[in-house]
This record gives sequence, structure tokens and C-alpha cells, in this order.
Amino acid sequence: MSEFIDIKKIGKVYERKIALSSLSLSVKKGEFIALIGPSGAGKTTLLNLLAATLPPDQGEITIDGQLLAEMTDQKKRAKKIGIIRQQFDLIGELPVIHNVLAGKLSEWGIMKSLLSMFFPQDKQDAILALTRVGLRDKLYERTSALSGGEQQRVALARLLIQNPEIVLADEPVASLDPARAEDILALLVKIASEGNQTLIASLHSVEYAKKYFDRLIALKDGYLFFDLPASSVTDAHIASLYKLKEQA
Ligand SMILES: Nc1ncnc2c1ncn2[C@@H]1O[C@H](COP(=O)(O)OP(=O)(O)OP(=O)(O)O)[C@@H](O)[C@H]1O
Repeated sequence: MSEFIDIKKIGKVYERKIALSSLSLSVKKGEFIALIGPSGAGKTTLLNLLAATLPPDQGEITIDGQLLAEMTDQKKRAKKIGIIRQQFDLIGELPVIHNVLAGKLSEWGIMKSLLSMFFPQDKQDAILALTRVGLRDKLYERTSALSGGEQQRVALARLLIQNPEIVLADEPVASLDPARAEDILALLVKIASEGNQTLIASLHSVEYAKKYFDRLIALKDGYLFFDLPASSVTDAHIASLYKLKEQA
């Protein structure tokens, strides 16, 4: 495995709050990384910087040898990086098929995108993706009529359609009950592993992080707290990561 993502001394400040402070990391192609750490540690900020939806105040990110800040071609960037969020980012009023095909929007020209609103284009691809996530029969259902777990599956089907090299997931299972959360996480990991993708996901569950990921990166107050293979993370590491200040 070669260095694929290189994060060099990135920093991000919101008003007066330091969200990330001089963070450096590198990621190899195909790694499965869980970002853990207490609320406000900077996990979402890091994922948004990697998705290029937020610019860093300091430092730079290189992906596959190219500066992320210079990857301005939407279409090329969407083939490199995709993000799935806790809120799923789906349009509830639209049928499932349209939300799945949204994974193609950066690839399609404006005419094809508009046409697809009325006559879904590349329908076969959407059917295949929905079949893989177990929702073949929901193709034309209104998305908001689906349960939270099913909606997260729709978001996974959209990701399958986009098929980026790097999958970022921001607390992908936080809003689901434990059984559905594990189900979705296992599916996300399966999809990423079958697609030889690099996966970086923020998670509140340390148990799932250790079970499904190779490497755990812990952030605390915008700093790197530890970066270890999942099998080396001990209860003592976790206790000190989540320890409240007054207990220090
Ligand atoms: N848009 C914003 N404006 C001001 N401060 C922000 C903004 N977004 C995040 N922050 C602050 O930056 C810090 C890092 O936030 P971030 O959302 O990255 O943490 P997180 O680790 O993802 O937290 P959580 O686990 O609660 O989602 C927090 O203190 C947060 O309050």
C-alpha cells in the first residue's frame, strides 16, 4: 500500500474556537480508518476538510499526489471523494430512485440531469445499487416514507452509484438503534471493501470502531490524541480519551 492521502499541518479556526490544530496524518490506499473522540474533538471538521467542503486555514491536503485545493473539477473530485452524512442528505419528497441517481449528477451534464428528473436515466444502475442494499422493491417509493435505516441504505446506494475511491462517512449510524446501526455499518464496510475503497468514518461507538476498522485515529480538542492499529487500542487509551477535564 502506498501513501494516498497526506494531511500536512492542517488547522481550522471557527471565530475564536480552534477546531483543528496543526494536524498531520497520512493514509494508505485501502485503509479503513475510524475517527473517534469526544464531542467537539474536530472529527466532522476533518471530514469536511477532506471532502473539500471546507477550506483549511493552515496546511494542505494531498490526495494521490494532487493538492486537494487544486482539485476544482467537480466531476474528477466526485470520482475521488464521496461523503455520507448522518442526516443522509436525501430529498425526502422525491422517489428513492432520484436520490440514488443523484450519485451520478456530477458525472452527467445539465441536460441529462434535468431529463432524469422526469425520466430516470441509467435506471438499471439504480436498480442494481438498490438490490445490493436490499431495497429493490422501494425504487419508486417516496424517500421520506422510508425508515431511518432504509434511508441510510438509500444513501449507501447513492454512494455505490458515485463509486468514489475515498469514502468519508460522518457518524453514519448515529441516528439508528443499535441493531440497525451495526447492520448499516457492516454494509458500509462490505461495500467499501468490495469496491477496494479507502474508508474514513467518524464514530461514537468505540466497540464498532474496533470491530470494523483497521486503524483508530483519536482526536481530542482539535489535536491528535492517538493513532493506533485497532488491535492495539486498550481500555486505558479509551478511558483517557473520553475522560472529562475535571477528572484529569
Ligand atoms: N460552523 C461552526 N462555527 C463555530 N464553531 C464550530 C462550527 N463547526 C464546529 N465548530 C466547533 O469546532 C469544534 C469541532 O467541531 P466538530 O463538529 O468538528 O467536532 P466533532 O468531533 O465532529 O463533534 P461531534 O462528535 O459532536 O459531532 C467544536 O468545538 C465546535 O463547537
